[in-house]
Amino acid sequence: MSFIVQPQAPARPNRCQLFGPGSRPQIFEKMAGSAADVINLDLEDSVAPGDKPQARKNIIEAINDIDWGNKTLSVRINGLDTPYWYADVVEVLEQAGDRIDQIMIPKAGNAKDIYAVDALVTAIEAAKGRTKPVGFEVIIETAAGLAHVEEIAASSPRMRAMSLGAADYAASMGMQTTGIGGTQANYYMIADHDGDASRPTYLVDPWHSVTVAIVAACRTHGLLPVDGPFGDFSDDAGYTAQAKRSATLGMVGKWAIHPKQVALANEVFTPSAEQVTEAREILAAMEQAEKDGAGAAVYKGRLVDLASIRQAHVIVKQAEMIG
Ligand SMILES: CCC(=O)SCCNC(=O)CCNC(=O)[C@H](O)C(C)(C)COP(=O)(O)OP(=O)(O)OC[C@H]1O[C@@H](n2cnc3c(N)ncnc32)[C@H](O)[C@@H]1OP(=O)(O)O
Ligand SMILES: O=CC(=O)O
Ligand SMILES: [Mg+2]
Repeated sequence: MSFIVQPQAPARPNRCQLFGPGSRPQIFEKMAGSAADVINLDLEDSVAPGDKPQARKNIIEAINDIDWGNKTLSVRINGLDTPYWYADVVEVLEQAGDRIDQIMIPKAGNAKDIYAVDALVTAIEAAKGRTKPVGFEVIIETAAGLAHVEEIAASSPRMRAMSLGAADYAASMGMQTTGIGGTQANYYMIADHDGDASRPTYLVDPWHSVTVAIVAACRTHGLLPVDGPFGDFSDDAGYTAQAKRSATLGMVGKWAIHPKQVALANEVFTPSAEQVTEAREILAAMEQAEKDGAGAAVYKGRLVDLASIRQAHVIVKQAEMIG
């Protein structure tokens, strides 16, 4: 471990973030009644430009009037390249009560973007006497966002979480796809030619490198790394496969853009009973090893050592937090 100890991410469940357009207030109660840990009321890309003013009003009313239980409640504002974002922040924070937990900043390109929103939010909080500081979550979904991912993660004490936005990321990077996340049929390897006419192909994960970059930036600065949308909500197996890859790489949750995806995310990002049992058994094996004066032990025929304790703690702590 470096002399600088890795900070802890916020200790809250973040397995699923359910999105809904701010222009569709009919679904807000359904969102509140869902099993999602986080709710994202959207003012950005799911809201047509002419609907933005009404969507702000809907969201303010919903924050004030709906019982959101113990969910984390977040509002996605418009990007800093639009004429909408400042009014999103001002109207929501001047008129909505303390129930709002976070603002989500899309298309974050560098630390200055976050600084600008922070300055505005700080001024409103002071002017209005808001006592609960609003947290930030950001979306990494542009080439600049990826290039500056670490400075964005370190940009403000308000930072809580960072998501991968596969749709805008693909567009910004010039990727040849209209799919939102998941398998991309043209991204594959082919077996070496060895005279075999039917050479097997292997699909590869085009989201791997940006996912790892986000996880590393988040873990370095104590934020929650989250996988973003999976557009084909009729493909449960595709969603689950994407979520499992993200969970394996260290992400803590995934967005749902349709209510049927909530249960899929919760299933993947809740450690299974088998995983928890195994983690506890590893901790017990290492406790015994310590008593025996050993740093390493054998568990089910494989090596476990002090690093295994840290790995097992990840799973046990996650399970305990979720309850
Ligand atoms: C891709 C880049 C991004 O930025 S993603 C984030 C921004 N996008 C969004 O917020 C879109 C969120 N999703 C939606 O607007 C809708 O789910 C879309 C995809 C349009 C589908 O809506 P719809 O055709 O009504 O679906 P459906 O008939 O299958 O609905 C079944 C029941 O579920 C409800 N529902 C729908 N969406 C939500 C939601 N987001 N949260 C909670 N409930 C939702 C519907 O009202 C319907 O309910 P009921 O069975 O009639 O009672
Ligand atoms: O905002 C999300 C995305 O995928 O773009
Ligand atoms: Mg986007």
